[in-house]
Formats: sequence, structure tokens, C-alpha cells
Amino acid sequence: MSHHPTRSVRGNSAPAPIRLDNVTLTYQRHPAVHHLSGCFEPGSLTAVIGPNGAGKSTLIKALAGSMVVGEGHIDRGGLSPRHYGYLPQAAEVDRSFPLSVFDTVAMGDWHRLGLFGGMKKGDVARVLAALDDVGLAGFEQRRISELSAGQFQRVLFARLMLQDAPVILLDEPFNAIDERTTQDLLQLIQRWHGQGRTLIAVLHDLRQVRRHFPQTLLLAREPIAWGETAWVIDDDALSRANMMTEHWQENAPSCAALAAQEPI
Ligand SMILES: Nc1ncnc2c1ncn2[C@@H]1O[C@H](COP(=O)(O)OP(=O)(O)OP(=O)(O)O)[C@@H](O)[C@H]1O
Repeated sequence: MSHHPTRSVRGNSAPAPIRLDNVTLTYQRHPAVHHLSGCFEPGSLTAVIGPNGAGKSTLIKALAGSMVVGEGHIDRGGLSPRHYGYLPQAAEVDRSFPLSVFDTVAMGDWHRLGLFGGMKKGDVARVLAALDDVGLAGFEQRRISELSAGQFQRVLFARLMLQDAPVILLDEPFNAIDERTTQDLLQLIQRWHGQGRTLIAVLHDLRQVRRHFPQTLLLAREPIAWGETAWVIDDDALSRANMMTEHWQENAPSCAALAAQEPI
């Protein structure tokens, strides 16, 4: 049996909600995300916001499957983590590798091509079309180490297009990115949303969130609010979120440790 994903789950819309049931995520037993329950509807477009250290990246990593869920459960709506497209924070991406723009984008499709599979004419055309879509036609042979931050982010978005995932996770995609690139990539996000994909993005610019993201999860280690953006982003919720992280306990015990101490 082939381990390659089938077309039915690769492209297009997400089949079912992503459900989080009392999810707690810890580093060395210290919780970074605490008791998070809720659901990302298929085809929804959600911003994850909150103060520094609120656990936003940690949540995205857990959804992407690159972090173990300590307590609680994530139901990925019938998909496995490899069907999730994941764009980590720029600081976590190593681009000192001597890779070309073309190869970097083509790597988005490695599940289908296989690591040593040859590319057919149609595969090459898909890479070129994705590069054209992100405004980088003609950049195919450039080394990724030679690109500006904005150009490199466009390359990573083109790679996500090749991956054709029904769920896309973006961790601060516009951090240190110029305005023109941000606007172009926001348009791509809208297009992916229109195609029925589920999108979850960590963002800091609240104006951007209000304009482009219908749903918002406000996180401060614990969920403060999750729902329609206009309802979530209000002054009261934001100041509660700030207070939560001001009272941050770096050495707070994990839930399991607390439960073990409680008398029955
Ligand atoms: N690899 C790690 N090992 C130990 N602790 C970590 C690790 N990564 C993050 N943390 C801690 O977990 C908490 C949540 O971090 P996380 O990066 O998820 O927050 P964030 O909301 O994405 O913050 P920011 O907006 O600053 O990027 C922080 O207290 C952080 O110090």
C-alpha cells in the first residue's frame, strides 16, 4: 500500500473540524498552554493573538505535530500532521543551505514526488506557476541565502502552495516583512480561504486581524476568548490577556503534578 497521501485529503478543503480537548502543552513540565478546549471549523480563517510568551507558537507546533501533547487531546479532523502545511517563525528556518529557489519550492511536494523521484513536466510547471503567483518568476535559480526576508517569505508561501494542504498553519508570517509583500501574501491567504482550506495564523497586528481574519483565538497561556474577531478583540479581553502574562509563573507545576498533589 502506498504511504503517499491521496488526492482526496491533499488538496482543497479540510474535511472536518480540528478539536482541542483540554489541551495542556508543557516544556520540562512547565505549562506553556493550559486547558485549551475548542474547535477550528473546516474552512475557517483564525488569527491566534496574545502577549509575548502566551503560548501561541507552542500551540501551532502542537497542531503541526512537532510537539507532543502532554495532557488532553487534539483531534486533527481525520488528517495526520503531514497533511498540515506549517510555516514556522522565520527565526527557526535555516536558509544557509545552498539550495535554489526552485528546489526549495519543489520540496513542498516531496510527499508525492518522493525524495529521489524525478520531476515530470507537469511538476516543473506547478513550481513555476507557484513562483509566478508569489511574484518571483525568474528567481528559480537564485540561492535562497541571497534573498531578502520578504522574497524568502514569498518562496515559503510558494512551497505551501505546492504542498496543497487542506490545513495551513502560519507562525508570525509577516514579522519583519515589508508592507508590499505582506499585502500580497494576505491576498494569497484570502485565496486559500476561498478554496475551503482551514487557516490558523499567529499574528500581532490587531488592525490586520480585524480586517482579514473572521475568527480569533486570544491566548494568554489559557484561552481568554475564542470566536468572532469583533467579539474577541475588545479592550477588556486584551487587558485581561496582558494581566495573565504579567502574572506568569515560569515555574508553575504542570496540571498532572498538581492533580497528583490534590487529596482525593
Ligand atoms: N523550547 C522551549 N523550552 C522551554 N520553554 C520554552 C520553549 N519554547 C518556548 N518556551 C516557553 O513557553 C512559553 C510560551 O512560548 P511561545 O513561544 O509559545 O509563546 P508565544 O506566544 O509564541 O510568544 P511570542 O509572541 O513572543 O513569539 C514561554 O514562557 C517560553 O519561554
